[in-house]
Amino acid sequence: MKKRIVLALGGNALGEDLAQQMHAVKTTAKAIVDLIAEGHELVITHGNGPQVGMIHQAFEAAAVQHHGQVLPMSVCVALSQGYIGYDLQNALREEMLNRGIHKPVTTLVTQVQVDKHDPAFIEPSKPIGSFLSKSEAEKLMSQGVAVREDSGRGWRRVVASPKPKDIIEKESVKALLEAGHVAITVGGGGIPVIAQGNHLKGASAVIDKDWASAVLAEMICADLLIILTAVEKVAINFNRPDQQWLDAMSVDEAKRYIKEDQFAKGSMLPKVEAAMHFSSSAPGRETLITLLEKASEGIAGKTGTRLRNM
Ligand SMILES: Nc1ncnc2c1ncn2[C@@H]1O[C@H](COP(=O)(O)OP(=O)(O)O)[C@@H](O)[C@H]1O
Ligand SMILES: NC(=O)OP(=O)(O)O
Repeated sequence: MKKRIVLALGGNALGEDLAQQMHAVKTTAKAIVDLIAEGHELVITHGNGPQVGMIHQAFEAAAVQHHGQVLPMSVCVALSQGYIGYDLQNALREEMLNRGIHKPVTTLVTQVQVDKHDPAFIEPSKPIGSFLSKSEAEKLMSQGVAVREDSGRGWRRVVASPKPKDIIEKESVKALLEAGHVAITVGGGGIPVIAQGNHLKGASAVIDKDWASAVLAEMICADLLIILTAVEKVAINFNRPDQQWLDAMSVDEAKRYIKEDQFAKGSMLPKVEAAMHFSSSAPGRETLITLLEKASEGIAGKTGTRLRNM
């Protein structure tokens, strides 16, 4: 059955640098076009952690050299949407043409409203950019830059990550879908903005893309949210001898597992929370968490972890 699907691409779908991204989007496009060929209506969203960090760092270095202004983080997110969207829409167009599919692909610069009083603004938590050594991290910390150890993988800069409240361009996304486009939107969680009357002011933050995707999926009345990442299924007792992969999870079970600390903060926890948000927003809505190359099998109910409000 044809479904309206929001497909959130994780870091492994895009790679960590320019060369990796160019290569990764080709594989990613193949998996996405499989779903388009099955007749589903698709909205693609994606992360931007490595890319937004790289853009911010490049402009920071240029600002030091030319005594210029440091680029606001909201503008860095906007640039990351354009750069990643460009690579994705190009790869999707090529893959569709190779299969004789003629469908327009559109990347939408998308703003996401956040609350200026969100406590996340005083506690930066979203890792961005490349991994740093401990001495590089200590140097940045001494300059007042927020830096954290990221899940045993090294040190990274961290920025505020407020919760998405509204997708400003949601009507444009709906119009694109109704006109038969494949829409790429809320890239990097969307450009964070704060409403000041009619003016939307850019905020210094990077929104979690899984949360923004869940809010978007709710607003455009999607049937299914698919969160693609580096694991085929969600586990309890992850990486322990008694690890257990889950085929399905109810919202109540997810709540219980969160209380038991089953999902790592900054990796699986926001995915499960975003899934709970979407799956409980209306009857029949489901979230699937799986690998990019398993998306089609996942929709057919053969793999992945399904989260539904049972
Ligand atoms: N309970 C869990 N079950 C499965 N994976 C988990 C769990 N807890 C943490 N993880 C880790 O979370 C990762 C996904 O988060 P992350 O790498 O941040 O996602 P993204 O694909 O969006 O970049 C998985 O690859 C896995 O290593
Ligand atoms: N914005 C965002 O969530 O990016 P990552 O998925 O790359 O962390």
